[in-house]
Amino acid sequence: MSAARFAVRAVLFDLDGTLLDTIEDLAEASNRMLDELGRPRRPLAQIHSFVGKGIPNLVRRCMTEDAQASDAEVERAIASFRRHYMLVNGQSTRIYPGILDTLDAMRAMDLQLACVTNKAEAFTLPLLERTGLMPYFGAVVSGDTLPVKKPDPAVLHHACDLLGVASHHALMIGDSANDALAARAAGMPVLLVTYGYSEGMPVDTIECDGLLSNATGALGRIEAV
Ligand SMILES: O=C(O)COP(=O)(O)O
Ligand SMILES: [Mg+2]
Repeated sequence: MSAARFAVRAVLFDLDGTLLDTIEDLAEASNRMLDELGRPRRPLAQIHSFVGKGIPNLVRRCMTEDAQASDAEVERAIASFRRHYMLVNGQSTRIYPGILDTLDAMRAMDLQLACVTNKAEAFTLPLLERTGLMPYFGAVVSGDTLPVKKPDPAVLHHACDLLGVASHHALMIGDSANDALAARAAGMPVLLVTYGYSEGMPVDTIECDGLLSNATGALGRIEAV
């Protein structure tokens, strides 16, 4: 028996861990920042578990996990990270398998597409340009576009407003509980990819409408209305 199809006019995509494998660049910028501040480097797997709630949260965790840092030190660390990430952003980033086929197929179905990420806009826009993904999206909502980030549903509603589509006609595709909770609160279905970053949480323990080992699996779950 095949799973129910969602009647949609728009699909909202998460960025880090869903469209793009950005972990090496995030880890490189984190470790250059830790070097600069005289702190020990951290393994990639640990940094992986810190990604999902935006750069300030990633940097705070790099500075305070099993360590002490004042708010002023964390602020300095965020500024340092941003400087280093500006230089390495996109350097080792890869588009995940199946993404281009999925985006092309959705475009051919006349679906409106948006990217909704917790990554700050200064890093999101150059990355979408460098990877050639920008032309697919009618709207991009970044981690600092509004005063709130995912899991707050306001960012998903904002993306739908920009696309001119009602939230109940949108589907979210993400990789973490931040995406799933935001989608639930916004009243839209959500599919999670199993290859992304889910803050150290097994992705199959996150409540959602289905898991995708490759984004192309979403095509069998939707019909354009
Ligand atoms: O910047 C992050 O921490 C995560 O970004 P994402 O929302 O695109 O996964
Ligand atoms: Mg993500």
